[in-house]
Amino acid sequence: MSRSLLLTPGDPAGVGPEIACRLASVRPELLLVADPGLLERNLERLGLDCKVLECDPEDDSVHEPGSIRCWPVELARIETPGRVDPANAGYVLDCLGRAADACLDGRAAGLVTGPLHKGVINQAGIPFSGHTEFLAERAGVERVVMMLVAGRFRVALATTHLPLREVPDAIQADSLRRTLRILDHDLRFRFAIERPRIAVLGLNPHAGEGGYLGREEIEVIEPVLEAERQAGLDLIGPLPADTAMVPERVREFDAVLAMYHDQGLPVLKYAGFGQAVNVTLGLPFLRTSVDHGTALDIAGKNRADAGSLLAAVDLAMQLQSNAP
Ligand SMILES: NC(=O)C1=CN([C@@H]2O[C@H](COP(=O)(O)OP(=O)(O)OC[C@H]3O[C@@H](n4cnc5c(N)ncnc54)[C@H](O)[C@@H]3O)[C@@H](O)[C@H]2O)C=CC1
Ligand SMILES: NCC(=O)COP(=O)(O)O
Repeated sequence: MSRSLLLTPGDPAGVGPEIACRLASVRPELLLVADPGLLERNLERLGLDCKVLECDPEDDSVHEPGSIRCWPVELARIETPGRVDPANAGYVLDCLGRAADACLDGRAAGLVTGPLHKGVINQAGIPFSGHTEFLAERAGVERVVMMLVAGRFRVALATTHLPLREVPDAIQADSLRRTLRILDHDLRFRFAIERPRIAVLGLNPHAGEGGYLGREEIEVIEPVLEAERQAGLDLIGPLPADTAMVPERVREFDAVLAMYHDQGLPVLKYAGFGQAVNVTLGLPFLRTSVDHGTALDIAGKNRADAGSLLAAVDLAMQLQSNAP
């Protein structure tokens, strides 16, 4: 049997465990990193007649029909669907940390993550911004890039989970240059795009309107784009963000680089919510994730759509087969 694709279901009170169970029951390549009892309770709620088989990434036992495979990690407290509990924050990060380590040392083929709740982890006293930042730190990588993918529409971010007030100061020449290099590299070598055409958005309305609505485009973004074009990257911009992603135009690009989270992601999610995938570029291993959060309002009600998780698993398999 080939190395497993690990799946961390995320917060035990969210929709992650139920969509993970639904998918793992039909996708034998998945090894869930989770509490076995949590999975059994979800299988029962879903009415799925499926056993939970405990194993670890080194275990090459063949998947048994009618079962899901679980690398066990113990919950601190039994979950209540829809109600996040700070007592389980350590469990969520333990699942993620173990999975990342198994990818880093080659025991696993890659990682697909379900949704966790950033707020409750901080509430537990653990500073936490997101999977992206956590995995970068665990891997010892200074810079990674978050990119969401909906079919051929791809939106990457120059900054990730930052208060809006801090965004302009975070857009510096060196970080922007490194973001562009990672994006270009991973589009070529993970996504097999020969010469990626990347549209870069401005930060200010109308990309600064020639300096009358902000100077970041003139002082930071344009000089970086010019230097990177000289280095061989195919870059367009800085473009006004309000018109760069209209459907006819966005088809010309292999990816759009937005300057901040809520500049790029609402457009991508409007186009593909429920089917889109979050990919971390620049990591030494493959990581994809769902496009949605914990959806506490519908957790435990068997109403969650597993479309984005399925797309995340499929994309991980595709990227794995593209690897040189
Ligand atoms: N990959 C991850 O770990 C992500 C985690 N989050 C976290 O999730 C928490 C809640 O975030 P929200 O902004 O409320 O977004 P959310 O995505 O959890 O919910 C927004 C709306 O979409 C619906 N929805 C979400 N996923 C669905 C699914 N699979 N099927 C059907 N309907 C679905 C929800 O019911 C809700 O009405 C936050 O703590 C946030 O940080 C948010 C995005 C990604
Ligand atoms: N909006 C995307 C998001 O919040 C997911 O972030 P991450 O947990 O994958 O870093």
